[in-house]
Amino acid sequence: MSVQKVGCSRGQQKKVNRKLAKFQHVIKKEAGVNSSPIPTNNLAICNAGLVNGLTEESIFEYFSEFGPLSDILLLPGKSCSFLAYEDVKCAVAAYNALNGKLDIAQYNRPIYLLYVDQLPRLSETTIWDKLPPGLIIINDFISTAEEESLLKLCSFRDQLCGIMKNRLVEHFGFEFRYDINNVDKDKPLSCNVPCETNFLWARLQQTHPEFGQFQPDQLTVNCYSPGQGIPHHVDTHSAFESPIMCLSLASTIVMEFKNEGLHICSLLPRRSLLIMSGESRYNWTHGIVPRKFDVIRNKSAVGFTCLKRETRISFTFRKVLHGDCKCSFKAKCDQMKQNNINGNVAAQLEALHVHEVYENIADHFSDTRHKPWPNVLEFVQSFTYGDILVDVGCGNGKYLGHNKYIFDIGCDRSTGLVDICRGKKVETFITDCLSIPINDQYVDGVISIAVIHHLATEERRLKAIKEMVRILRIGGKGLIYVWAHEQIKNQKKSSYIMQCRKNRKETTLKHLDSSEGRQEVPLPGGIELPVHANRSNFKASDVLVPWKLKDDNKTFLRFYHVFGEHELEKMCQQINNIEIIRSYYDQGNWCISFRRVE
Ligand SMILES: O=C(O)CCC(=O)C(=O)O
Ligand SMILES: [Fe+2]
Ligand SMILES: [Zn+2]
Repeated sequence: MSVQKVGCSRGQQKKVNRKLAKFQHVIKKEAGVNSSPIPTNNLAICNAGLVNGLTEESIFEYFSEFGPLSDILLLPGKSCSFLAYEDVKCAVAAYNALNGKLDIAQYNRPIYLLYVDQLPRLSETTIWDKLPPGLIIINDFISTAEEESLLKLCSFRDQLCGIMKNRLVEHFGFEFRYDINNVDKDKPLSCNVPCETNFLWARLQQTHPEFGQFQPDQLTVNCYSPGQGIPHHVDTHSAFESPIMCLSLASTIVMEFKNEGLHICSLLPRRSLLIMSGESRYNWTHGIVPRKFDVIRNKSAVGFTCLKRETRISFTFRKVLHGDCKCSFKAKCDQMKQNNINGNVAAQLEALHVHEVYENIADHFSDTRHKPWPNVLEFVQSFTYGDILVDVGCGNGKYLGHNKYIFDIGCDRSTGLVDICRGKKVETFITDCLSIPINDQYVDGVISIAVIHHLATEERRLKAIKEMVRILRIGGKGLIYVWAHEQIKNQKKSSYIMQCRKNRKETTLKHLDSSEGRQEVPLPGGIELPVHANRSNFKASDVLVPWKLKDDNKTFLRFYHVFGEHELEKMCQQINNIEIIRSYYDQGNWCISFRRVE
């Protein structure tokens, strides 16, 4: 391949030729075009483009003096750009005058030019003229005076203004927590959505009555300096209703929307209102690429130019969702993923995130389980001469051997834990609580402490209770403990929340330390579950609770379904042949004692 001659000294010429030889490969790789050994109408500017701040205007300014231009093409994310002259003579004149000399982008470097066969073809995957379904942009929604007064509402001063990696944020009404991608629905902030924003909804009612009912109770103010952005995301379904409204203040910006290979770029002009509803709210991601310039389509719809970003402030107005998300966009619905545990997935989830975990942590777990809970002990001691008592899911056997008049026997799913029991000389066998190898109506008592919350569907939890009832003789008694969703009750923290600190000090147990978030390991059936932060109140009913092993740094995630108030009671009420003796809350657990009646 030959390289075009440049009018300069021999030494300089050599240097230029070396550079041009390199740039032939760059433009081929970046834009898919071939350089031409003979002059053509088309020139590539090899080392200046949108990424280093080149604008269509400056190309026009420098190159049009050699003759009329027929095209200018700047490419998103590229450091090369292209132009075409109507006449090849003009291209030659520009080439000879500017190659290796002109500092077009004002960054103290000369530009390098190559003749090319043709201008690159634009990627067809990015769409500019359409909007995702359900998305509306209302230009000039507010005046400049209104923009100014709205900007005064955000202070970025108080403690709720978090400094994020990418931008400044401030929340009103409810804090949006980026660690759990949700809001604490039972913890509203003291500062409501400012009433100075109410005029927006009255105005919207006039032109878009379908959104007339919109009354947000949550506002997130984002402040983006040039160069900052927000990663692609769907606003958490379980957190907010539809629609979501974003007001753009102080700078125009390009927002991108993506869904199944489609990629739409759209301009959010300063003072415009963006409305995301329906599919655009639930099924498309939105994001802002962190950059200092936005690439926007020319008015002629041929080629692009770039627009310098200013600091942009956006007001995102949302309404907190109470209850479940009812959308029909399963793939993007966090709620659906949480609720989507079917029987098959449940068994796999329990195998991986209950059984396997207990096998791995058995010794360490056992070291932390010594003291029997008094109410359970009292129940165990209520049995008399010759009674048979079974502890379903006996763990390390801490409730066995406390009543010398009875025959008590434990069972557990974990080989490791049953081994520990054997070492203590208490009777145990290995079984699954869903099918206990004991005849119907055989025993006088059954206890199951902190076990059935490890079952992943209500159906399986109910089956486990029915299995305990099955082996109980008529008149026999049972006791069930499950972990409660409510760990702080009547302003009192449960022993779980309290104990953790104590344990940490006394025995330097590290397993209770963790931070909350979404699980990163893939779960069976593609479900997603939040990872619970130990020592905190539960944010969801189905969660993964971390267990950090004492000796190595390994963390295991145990599945839990934490029970809401009355949930266990309601399940027991579905079982005809029992009568509830006592239903109570004990140390962060919901508890039921019952009697078999027929
Ligand atoms: O800045 C914006 O317009 C969008 C902000 C956003 O998407 C969010 O906070 O969820
Ligand atoms: Fe968002
Ligand atoms: Zn949803």
